[in-house]
Amino acid sequence: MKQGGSDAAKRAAGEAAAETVEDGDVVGLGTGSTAAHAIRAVGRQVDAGLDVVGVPTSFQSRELAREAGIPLADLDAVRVDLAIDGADEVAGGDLVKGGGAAHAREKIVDASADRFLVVADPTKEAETLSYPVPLEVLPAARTTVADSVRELGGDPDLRRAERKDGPVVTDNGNLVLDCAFGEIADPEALATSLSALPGVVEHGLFVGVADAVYVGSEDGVTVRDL
Ligand SMILES: O=C[C@H](O)[C@H](O)[C@H](O)COP(=O)(O)O
Repeated sequence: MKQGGSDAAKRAAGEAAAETVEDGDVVGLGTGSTAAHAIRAVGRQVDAGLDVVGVPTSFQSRELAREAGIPLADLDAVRVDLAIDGADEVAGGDLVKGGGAAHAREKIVDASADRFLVVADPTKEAETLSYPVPLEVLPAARTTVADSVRELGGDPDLRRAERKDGPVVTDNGNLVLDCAFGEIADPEALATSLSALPGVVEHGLFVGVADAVYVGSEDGVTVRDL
């Protein structure tokens, strides 16, 4: 994932988005270093008496939410009012996500929310998406999906684990292909093509899902409503 942004910028975005959480909300809790600031801020609001329930998008966000004292629910038991989640790249309202391999669960939670707020630092913003698109794939489909990605003009790369020999294995037990397509002129068309590939569990293109983008900086936060 893009790591250039400062922690202060990420914190500003995450905390500003968390301020919009209202009493009684069911909140989708995103994954990554920017969403983590929002989760901690929601935890502080819970400490102060706010009545909210969180729906985590990954093992990591569940752990963080537990530490922060946020009561949790599974997505099949609730309806999400507001989701707050990071992104690896943002162009207009379109996103690439999945730098932490959490995009499959993130998309379920973010897309189901009444309102989805993206939290980012300025290094994530781009004119056109070009960040490699992560595909979560069933292990048995790795080579066939990689072949199909090449036919679509992409360059697939199996994501390798750090501090473990072999590939990254997602929270769902699958593998990740990071697929570079260069500049993505038509994200919606690419998203449709990727969704159609047998064995692709989910891809990291989030097109038309976000409702607002909170971009933090050392000086404050810019909110772009979509
Ligand atoms: O799978 C991970 C997620 O999509 C993250 O939200 C994304 O990678 C952004 O993470 P960060 O805020 O750490 O840059």
